[in-house]
Amino acid sequence: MALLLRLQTRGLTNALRGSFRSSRGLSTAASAEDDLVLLERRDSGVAVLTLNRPKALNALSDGLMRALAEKLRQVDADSSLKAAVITGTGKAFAAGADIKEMHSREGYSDVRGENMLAHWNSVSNTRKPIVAAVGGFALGGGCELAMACDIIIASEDAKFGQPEIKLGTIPGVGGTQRLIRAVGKSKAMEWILTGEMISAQEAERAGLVSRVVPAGTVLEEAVKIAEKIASFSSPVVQLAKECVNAAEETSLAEGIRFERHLFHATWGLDDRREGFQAFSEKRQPTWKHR
Ligand SMILES: C/C=C/C(=O)SCCNC(=O)CCNC(=O)[C@H](O)C(C)(C)COP(=O)(O)OP(=O)(O)OC[C@H]1O[C@@H](n2cnc3c(N)ncnc32)[C@H](O)[C@@H]1OP(=O)(O)O
Repeated sequence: MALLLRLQTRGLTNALRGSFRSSRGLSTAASAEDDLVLLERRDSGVAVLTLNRPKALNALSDGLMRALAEKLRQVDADSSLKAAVITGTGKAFAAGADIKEMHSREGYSDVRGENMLAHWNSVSNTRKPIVAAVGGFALGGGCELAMACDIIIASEDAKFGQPEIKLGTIPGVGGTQRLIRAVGKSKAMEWILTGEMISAQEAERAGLVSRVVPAGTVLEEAVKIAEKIASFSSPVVQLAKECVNAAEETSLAEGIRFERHLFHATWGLDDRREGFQAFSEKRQPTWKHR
């Protein structure tokens, strides 16, 4: 059974009512910023991180993104956790960065001075794999957050898009760079330059999402995938993630060299030895995660 560590008391029931999952477990007190992202630890080694501003369609305020960064830091540091799922609540995964908060900033020197949105990098800097469970709106920064994860599972009612053009700005946390890599230039251009919403089905056809699942099951399906990943050797999973991500930033020849180094590096792990040994002995491996 899953062990649930809930880092809040207030708002839990409301947050999860009408969301993509049911609640189980215990609660402890937490700060207001903790309330913005709920961390649930499961016995399977999967952490479920729930974005929790349903009234604002999970608009990704600075506070929420700082809370998410802190929770992801905890996931990376906790050896009992092997993978994470990020999900939304109610009608949205996330309807973008917080427009009202950003509107309060005045001028280039303000936003340049504070390096607005720089802390969003924490998602792509997380070493353990992250599955995005997207139901409802994933727009602007919400779509970018999903793309910063490693795998996107979409509910059939999910809607993706980069509508920043309608606000007189452009994507600012990876949208122009990750979308083209996911779906190619023509579609990325069309989606970014028109700002139109994309259905889950079209997103799957284009290669943005890995799988579309029936409404109401997206968290469950994403957790199943994360649990499958968590059942393998954690350091090996992390090496595989690092290699796949390197492909987006290197030439083929350099990428293959990098892969060969990390492949050789698995020979330094007990788990590589155990995996090969278990195969020879026709049994399931027992991973030590080292
Ligand atoms: C670098 C990154 C940049 C960005 O991400 S820029 C933002 C990109 N995102 C968008 O432009 C989407 C903005 N939101 C919408 O267009 C609409 O919402 C939806 C189509 C997603 C949904 O429409 P509906 O179902 O009619 O809901 P509702 O009444 O508009 O929203 C409910 C409450 O949520 C607040 N909200 C929605 N999105 C944001 C947001 N991105 N930032 C701040 N607040 C947001 C609204 O204002 C409202 O709140 P209240 O009830 O107090 O008026």
